[in-house]
Amino acid sequence: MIPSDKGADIPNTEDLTRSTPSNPENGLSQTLRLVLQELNLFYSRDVSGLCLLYDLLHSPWLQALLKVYDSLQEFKGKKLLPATSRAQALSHEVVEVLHAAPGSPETQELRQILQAPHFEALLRAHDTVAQRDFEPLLPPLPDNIPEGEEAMRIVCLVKNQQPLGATIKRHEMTGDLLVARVIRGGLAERSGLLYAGDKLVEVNGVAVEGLDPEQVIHILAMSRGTIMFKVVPVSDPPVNSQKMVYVRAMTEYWPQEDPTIPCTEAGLPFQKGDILQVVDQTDALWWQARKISDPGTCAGLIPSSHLLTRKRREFWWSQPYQPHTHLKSPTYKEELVGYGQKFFIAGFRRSMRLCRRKSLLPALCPGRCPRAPYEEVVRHQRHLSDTHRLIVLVGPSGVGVNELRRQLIEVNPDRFQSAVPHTTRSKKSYEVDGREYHYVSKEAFESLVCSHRMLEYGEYKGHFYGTSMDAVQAVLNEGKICVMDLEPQGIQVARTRELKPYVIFIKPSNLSSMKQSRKNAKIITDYFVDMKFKDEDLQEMEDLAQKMETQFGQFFDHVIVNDILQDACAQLVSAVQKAQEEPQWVPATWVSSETGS
Ligand SMILES: Nc1ncnc2c1ncn2[C@@H]1O[C@H](COP(=O)(O)OP(=O)(O)OP(=O)(O)O)[C@@H](O)[C@H]1O
Repeated sequence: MIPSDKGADIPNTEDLTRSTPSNPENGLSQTLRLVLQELNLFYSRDVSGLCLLYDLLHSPWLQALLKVYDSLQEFKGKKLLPATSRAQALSHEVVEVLHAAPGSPETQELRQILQAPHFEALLRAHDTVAQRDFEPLLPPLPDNIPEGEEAMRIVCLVKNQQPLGATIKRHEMTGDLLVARVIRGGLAERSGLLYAGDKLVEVNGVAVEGLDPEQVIHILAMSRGTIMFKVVPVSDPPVNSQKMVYVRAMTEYWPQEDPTIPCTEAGLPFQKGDILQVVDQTDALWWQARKISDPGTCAGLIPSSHLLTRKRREFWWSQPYQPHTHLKSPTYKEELVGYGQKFFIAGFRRSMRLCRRKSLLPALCPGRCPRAPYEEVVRHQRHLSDTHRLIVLVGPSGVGVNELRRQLIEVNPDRFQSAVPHTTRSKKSYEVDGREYHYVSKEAFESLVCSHRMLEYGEYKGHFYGTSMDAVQAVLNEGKICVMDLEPQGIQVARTRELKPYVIFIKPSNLSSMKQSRKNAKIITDYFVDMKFKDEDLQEMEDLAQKMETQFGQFFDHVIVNDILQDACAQLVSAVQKAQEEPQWVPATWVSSETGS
């Protein structure tokens, strides 16, 4: 042992070897202190190579880490015992006393804390654990189990708030009542004692032979506390070895409206855009899934991809033909030049916006043949070295898509940028190629369209206008975030693994708020300059927003209600940041090793 030159109290080696986890001062941090003191001597004598070690051992983070380690060591050996098993009752007594006590701010605060529902729940949970009062006790097994019935299984389940999670059916040939399916996450599945195919013999002591499934369900519904099944186990219990899959619902589904579902109560309703965790695909027709927004719940039945595709096709063919509906009447107005802004922003030309409304892409057409009902998705976090995700803003005309886009770019023009559109019209004297537009020939434009390089395009006053994928990619390649607005029917074209668009739907608020907030706002129309919003414009905006949500809601990653402009803008900034920096659900094909979109 090297003596300390600072005269610090150093315990002898024996003390060190006697360090116990129950005394953190005698643990690793103490050892470290001693090492440091010894190193100090070498350090002051400039012994080579020790400086590094000295600095390392001196670093506050290492010391903090070791303190944590010591504390954990101390707790490891301890058996924690509750100080009381009636904490909740004690808390009530304290509240009573506080009621009688003079009302200082401190007593008032303490009373509020003790009476807060979450605090009460915490104490209740504490007492339950302290009293080891975990489960209701199961009744003993009946003594009168007949001999020779070793193939029978008796299953006792304690009924709670959760569904039993099993469906039953009659076997078509034998007439036996069988467990048809066991729903994942339900009581039956968690017991591990009931399997699809088990033959029901008795329920709560009642023989089920000759009963209808409905009568059995009635017995189950009426029973309180525990339910006892006597079953003949299926010889080969099914094993679910499939991997968990996540899908985005591209359509909606309402079990109550589906007469073909095997059990309506077990159905899982979902809406477009919901992310579903598919937990069981053993049945080719009916899968089991739960919504990721309700992770702890029992799964429900959903039609398999194949079945839902078939149902949607049948429904589609049964509908009368619906012609395409355009968003606005195709009247023309002179083009305004986008000067008068504080700085130049591409992609905000009136001509571009007006031609977009008469886009050559398929217009809103409720009668289009349905695509795959589910899209497999994965949770994806953009890597820092990847290009940013394209930000797409969608919304009914006049809702404020361009206003928000402009404001976002103004917040940080070095970070956010629009793509420069293409046009076939000739360049004006004050314009610069590649700034306002990329000026191209009609043939070049058509070639971009034919090679599917145009995200959107349209015609205005005999000229083509459009935004190409390459123009967007150019912004992204500069390390910037490209922000563009699209008509909703263009979203699918933009959904590629290269652009990984994050789609934000800008939605109008209710009519009365809109009337108030849009009092001084100006609408861009084909026929008047700076026209104010009329009531029918606002109504039309609301109707169109609803249609867009119904038809394209599955593609919206985020929705912003544009009521107070500043709030909507702040929400937009935060949504864009999250899109780039936090994990998001994206189509699995965007991140798989295969190529394609
Ligand atoms: N939250 C808001 N409060 C008040 N005025 C708003 C708000 N949002 C947008 N505006 C105004 O409403 C008008 C229309 O907005 P904007 O031009 O952005 O609509 P748009 O959705 O891009 O539709 P279009 O492309 O048809 O013009 C503009 O005058 C804009 O300043």
